[in-house]
Amino acid sequence: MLVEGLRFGYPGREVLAGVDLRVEPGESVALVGLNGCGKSTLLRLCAGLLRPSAGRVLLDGDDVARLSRRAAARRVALLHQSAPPVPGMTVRQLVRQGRYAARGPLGMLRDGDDAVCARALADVGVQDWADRPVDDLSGGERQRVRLAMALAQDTGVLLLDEPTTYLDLRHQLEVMRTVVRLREERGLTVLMVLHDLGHAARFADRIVALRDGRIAADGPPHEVVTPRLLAQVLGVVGRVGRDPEGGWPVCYPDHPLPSVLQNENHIH
Ligand SMILES: Nc1ncnc2c1ncn2[C@@H]1O[C@H](COP(=O)(O)OP(=O)(O)OP(=O)(O)O)[C@@H](O)[C@H]1O
Repeated sequence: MLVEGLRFGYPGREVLAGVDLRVEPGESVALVGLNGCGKSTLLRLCAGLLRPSAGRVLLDGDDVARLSRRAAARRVALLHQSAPPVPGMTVRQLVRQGRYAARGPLGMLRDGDDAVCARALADVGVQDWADRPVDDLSGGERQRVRLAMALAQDTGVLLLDEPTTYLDLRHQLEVMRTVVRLREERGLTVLMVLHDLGHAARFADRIVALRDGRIAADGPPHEVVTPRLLAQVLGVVGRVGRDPEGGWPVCYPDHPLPSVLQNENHIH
């Protein structure tokens, strides 16, 4: 996936001011940055759900903004931060919605759709809930079902917007390990928004930090995760160490940096 010179704004508010990013096939990239810096907006542009004011997102050489919704959804799946509740729908029915892009013109499910859905439910370990109404699930349970729905799209590119939101620590680790496993087993390309820099440092191949509508840092975790990144991109003062066994960077955030100081720093 190639993002070239991407610019986007909502009325009266510029959000992305020229983003360039290449995610190689089979690579997993964590996107980090302060609330409101444009991470979700970037994912929505990558999924073809928003149109850029300039620049483009190429999927296998094709501009995603020029693909139909259905064609885009065959190539890229987006796990939203929140999805509107659908009263009365069961988990299985919701996950089957993930197959809409693969359906025929009359909306008929094709051979194999049930198998893909069953696999998606099993991938996130929610197969036993297939007949439960989604309304009855807890926030964390619903989040895992949403991930299954995105996996049911069976795309090569997976965009995850805060996939561990609402999850307890155990399930955060399960989801992150599932993402790593799927990337390894199926060669998925993953771009995920993570607020937990610890997860980003441990589970992603690369970390990309957004600030002021541009990419402020981009590289492997051991290069990018530094006290400078904590201060200039995430607005906190802290230390960075190493996991004694795994070697990945571990952050020890201490206190928020006064925003006036953060604004004085420039990472470029
Ligand atoms: N539909 C919208 N209309 C107008 N402004 C919007 C809309 N959606 C988002 N914004 C604004 O655009 C900016 C970027 O929002 P976005 O959701 O991409 O940020 P984010 O980095 O994902 O934030 P968070 O970490 O809080 O999820 C924010 O200032 C937000 O208020």
